[in-house]
Amino acid sequence: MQDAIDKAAALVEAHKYIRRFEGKTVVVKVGGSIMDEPATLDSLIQDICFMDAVGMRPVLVHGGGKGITEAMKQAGLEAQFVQGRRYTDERTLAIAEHVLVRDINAGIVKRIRELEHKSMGLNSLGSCVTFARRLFLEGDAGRRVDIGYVGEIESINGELVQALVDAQHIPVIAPIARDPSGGKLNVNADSVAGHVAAAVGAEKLVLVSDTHGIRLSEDVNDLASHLTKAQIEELVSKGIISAGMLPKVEASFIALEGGVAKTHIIDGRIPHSLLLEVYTEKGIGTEIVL
Ligand SMILES: Nc1ncnc2c1ncn2[C@@H]1O[C@H](COP(=O)(O)OP(=O)(O)O)[C@@H](O)[C@H]1O
Ligand SMILES: CC(=O)N[C@@H](CCC(=O)OP(=O)(O)O)C(=O)O
Repeated sequence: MQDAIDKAAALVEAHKYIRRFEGKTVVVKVGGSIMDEPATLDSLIQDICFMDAVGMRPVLVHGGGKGITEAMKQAGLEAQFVQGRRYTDERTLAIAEHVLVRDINAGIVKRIRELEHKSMGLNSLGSCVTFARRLFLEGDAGRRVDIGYVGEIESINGELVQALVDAQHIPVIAPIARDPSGGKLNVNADSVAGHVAAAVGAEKLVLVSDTHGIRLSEDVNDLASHLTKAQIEELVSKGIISAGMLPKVEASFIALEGGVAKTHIIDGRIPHSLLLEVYTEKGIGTEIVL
């Protein structure tokens, strides 16, 4: 009996948030780090469909870094990352596009449709909404570091994303962008999500990864529940925020500076982490504000 009462109480608690977020857009970015277990990704897709069912307007941006690394290995290539971005030569770009668009993007759209929600894949092989220029990173002593066919977002076709959202479709966006000459560039998926969130004026940006949140030290249990931009900049300068977390905090700043109220980094391995973040009092993970 207590079990049933707890479930009813959870619904009542959720009701307040369902009302608050009705009609509001939330951009959810799902990382390759949680795609190892098909059940984990499937549970997240179900959470997104739940949000859609209760009137929130989810937009999904996905990565797939682990899958790309695996496919590269099978092709005899070794993955290299610089400041959280993959060194991308021509072969790597072709592999990344195959994994991200043909496998992951198509698979997510198919699953959403199986759950009887409307969805549309926005990717480099169809309707592309991401436009980028070559990204050159800053190395030691101001040196320019060329990491190949990697892009930084220049613009997003927010109108197309918004039109789909208004037509009750869940847009699913892959991180291969077009460059001004019609070529393709590999963009970090967190960066895409940050720009998309700003372009559609999202209420929230939620980055779903394989960490409980941002660590404040080497201790994995030393986690922050709330951080400001200034606090994050200090953690970056001390090297505590590094590797794959760097594009996440940069994407959070882009979203926040673009008008998004809050961004969140949550652990997708926790069942229904997305619903816990959005529809409960306490939330989970690390919340970032300006
Ligand atoms: N301060 C930090 N707190 C948490 N994770 C961090 C931190 N600094 C670096 N990381 C790393 O960032 C990783 C998340 O980035 P990444 O592996 O690219 O995930 P995703 O595939 O979800 O985008 C974590 O698993 C962790 O290893
Ligand atoms: C330039 C760059 O690094 N692109 C990423 C795109 C995929 C991605 O971002 O996937 P995750 O979200 O799983 O990390 C890559 O090739 O891994």
